[in-house]
Amino acid sequence: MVELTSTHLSTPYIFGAIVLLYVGYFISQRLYSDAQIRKLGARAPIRTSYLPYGIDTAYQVVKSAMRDKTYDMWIDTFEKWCGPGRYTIEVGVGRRVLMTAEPENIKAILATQFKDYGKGEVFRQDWHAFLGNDTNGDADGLDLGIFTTDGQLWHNSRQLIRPQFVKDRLSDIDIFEEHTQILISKIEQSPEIDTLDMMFRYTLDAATHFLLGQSVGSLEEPQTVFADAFYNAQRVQSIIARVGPLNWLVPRKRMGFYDSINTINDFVSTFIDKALALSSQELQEKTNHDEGYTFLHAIAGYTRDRAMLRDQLVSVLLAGRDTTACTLTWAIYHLSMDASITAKLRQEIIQTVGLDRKPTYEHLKSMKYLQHILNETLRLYPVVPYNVRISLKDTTLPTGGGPDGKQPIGILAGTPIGYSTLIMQRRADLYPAPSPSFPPPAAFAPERWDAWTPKSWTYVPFNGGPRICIGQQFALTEMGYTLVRLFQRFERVENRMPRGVEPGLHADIVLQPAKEVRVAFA
Ligand code: HEM
Repeated sequence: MVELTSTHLSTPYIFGAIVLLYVGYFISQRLYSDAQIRKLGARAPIRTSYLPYGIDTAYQVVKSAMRDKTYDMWIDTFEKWCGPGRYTIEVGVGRRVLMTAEPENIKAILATQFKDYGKGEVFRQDWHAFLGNDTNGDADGLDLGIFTTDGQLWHNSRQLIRPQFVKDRLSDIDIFEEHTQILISKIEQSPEIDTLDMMFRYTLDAATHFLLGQSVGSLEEPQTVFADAFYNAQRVQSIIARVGPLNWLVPRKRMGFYDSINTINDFVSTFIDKALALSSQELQEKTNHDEGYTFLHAIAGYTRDRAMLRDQLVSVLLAGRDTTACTLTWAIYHLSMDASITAKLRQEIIQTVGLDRKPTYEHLKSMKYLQHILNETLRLYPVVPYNVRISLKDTTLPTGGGPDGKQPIGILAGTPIGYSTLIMQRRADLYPAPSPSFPPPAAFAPERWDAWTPKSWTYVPFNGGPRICIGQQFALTEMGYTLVRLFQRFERVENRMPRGVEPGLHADIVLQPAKEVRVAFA
């Protein structure tokens, strides 16, 4: 009896039993969740993984990202695993994840089923150190910024910030004017520029001026402590966001992440302290006067919670800075590639506002060709190219499932749904057939907007639904103003990239050129 027991409990047996139990548990869990999904709806095509936990799929995703080939990778994946015309797929990387570039599904996630989907806990944790700093010391772990929150907390942020973006403020134009003049003088001094670098500095200066009332001056003084810290925090944050569940491996401390965040906090705190030293009445007076208006003073009039103020300021800075810098860079790249577009834009500028006067809001709104250039840029380069939402409950996606790809897809609570406006907005099947008045969708052609309006939900660079970009009008004004001022001063912009080299698509958090866009203004 003693002998028997010891044989049965020897290490290999115990190990074998554990493996069997694990495999049995894994299979039964899988069958159970498959059954639950089927109760809700159909399945989308599945990209098979041949290694456990989808290691081969994850490897392909990371490899493509490192080579700036994410877009090509997804196009190949849809084609290989879904067949023609289908743009929703399931990929397993340890769990079920979906990716979609289907307008109906994007509309559901962002608008019609808004309450079923959110940013989710993982996203919040990944971004917590940067955007949810809890500096009020209550250590409740709550993020307060608009970017990472869901539900009531998000709603509170949106309510707080929204009024600051509804008005066409003359003070915004003054800020753009001040910084475009510095930009122009920098360009005048440079025979050739790295466009993205210049635009990053310009939009950081304008954004800090708008938010805090004082610019960090990075155009004039390239090595500013704040600009470097902000750059580094974003760099590490984008690695954290990209490696997903493995992000605990990112050596945040060694990469200076926390130091950078402390620098950002110290900098922002100085301004918050000054704002909080003012009485409610003084804040009100500052906010009522258009001149000298700052975003910080306006929101400090509603809340004196330091953590809330800090999180909103950093969130809006993050949301508003790279987005406009990248879009301006893509637009300037295309203007440098086609002198006829620049000439036509300049003609419109001359007719509407002349070569010297500062453009007003009315001028900018009446300049159709300028708007078409920005629309066309955001069509080919929607600046948030890949995004993700988590299902907050058991639900569905309206289309992409079943053999015909038209059935609703069953989605269990906690499933990440990736969606790509970049892939969707480049889908030729969503456009009219090319004709003399409608150039092929892959071409950069602002004229296509003369007599064409995209079908609903096929063009959403600012997203849509309740969480639509709150800074959309501000961004369009800033970018329009910048282009008008640049092309009042300069007649043309020449491309100085090596012949035949294309910028490539580098998809970090925002979509930026993978190569330097070198140009010369003349
Ligand atoms: C070309 C310019 C811009 C584009 C294409 C753009 C696009 C977007 C997109 C796609 C989102 C949704 C992100 C998500 O929910 O996951 C978003 C959100 C947001 N954007 Fe923009 N954005 C631009 C410029 C700006 C500017 C200049 C500001 C502020 C000054 C700004 C402030 C925000 C804020 C605060 C949110 C969060 C809104 C919320 O969650 O309710 N954006 N933007």
